[in-house]
Amino acid sequence: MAQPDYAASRTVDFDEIPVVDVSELDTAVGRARISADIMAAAQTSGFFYISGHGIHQGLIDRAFAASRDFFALPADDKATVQVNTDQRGWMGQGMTHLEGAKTHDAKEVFFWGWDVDADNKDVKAGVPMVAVNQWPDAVAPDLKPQLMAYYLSVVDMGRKIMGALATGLGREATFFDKAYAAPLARGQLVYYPAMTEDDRMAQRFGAAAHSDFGALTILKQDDVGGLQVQNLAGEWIDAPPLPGTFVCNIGDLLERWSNGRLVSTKHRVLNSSGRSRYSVPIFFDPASQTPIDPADFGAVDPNYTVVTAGEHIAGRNGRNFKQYQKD
Ligand SMILES: O=C(O)CCC(=O)C(=O)O
Ligand SMILES: [Fe+2]
Repeated sequence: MAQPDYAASRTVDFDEIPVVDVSELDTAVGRARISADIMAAAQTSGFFYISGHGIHQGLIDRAFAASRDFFALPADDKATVQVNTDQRGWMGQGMTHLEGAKTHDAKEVFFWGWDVDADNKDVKAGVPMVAVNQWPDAVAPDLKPQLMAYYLSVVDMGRKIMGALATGLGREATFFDKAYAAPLARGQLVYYPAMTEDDRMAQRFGAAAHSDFGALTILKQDDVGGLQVQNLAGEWIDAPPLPGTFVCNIGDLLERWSNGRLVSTKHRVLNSSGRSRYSVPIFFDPASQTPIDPADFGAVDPNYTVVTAGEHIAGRNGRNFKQYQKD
């Protein structure tokens, strides 16, 4: 199905979304160069690809296979882990209506996060967004082991990227370590069915235009394509899948934390390929009670006051997903 008029875009210029090779992030010299490259992107388009990340393709392939198997299950099976107001579990189509969008998104999602049990002190204390995962062990026993193996490697890499951003923002490379010891790091499996005629009539997107709520998004997309990013001129450009890379982008929480120095950019997904599309974003957010204090990075813009990470994200969830809304 051709791209409809309401979603016109053009192919990306690679100076707008650069590819940064992060293979030398463990050395001081490498980190200085990579930090400069990442900062240049984070302060302009807010988007960059990373290559040389060292995450094994096998881990990625197994996470995507587990995702396909899960979404292919009958709705009754998926509903055994129906999404709750801790934002854990399966959310069927029609439940995401992003702020400012004409209609709901076409996507289906499985949400999970940092894996804690019911005895965890933050769970017991009701700290925002810290919750027990809902794993569909009875109907998809492979999902938890495949996703957690993948997730923990992305978390490792995420910590290194945050180190590079810390030095770029004038702090020690270890600045974010405490906040990311047991991060929120929200994971999502996303399934975008092939666009239908109904979707086209409703001007529906797989995911309507939005900026991400958290700090840093680390996204793996399959080979289908459909991610579009709004550039500085306000045009929509395609961010196609590039083999061996992840797409990273700055979210609203880090824009706020950095006094707007790092930019959180609008993006959207349109799956006009005629095929199913799958992606796995990890929203790499700090621990819930982390104060997001713009004073950490210099002069304070009065637009940005101090909030905690968990409060900020919980607030955005409440405004964008049906499970939080009373009819
Ligand atoms: O699936 C994608 O390529 C992007 C997903 C996305 O933007 C999101 O879930 O916030
Ligand atoms: Fe997003």
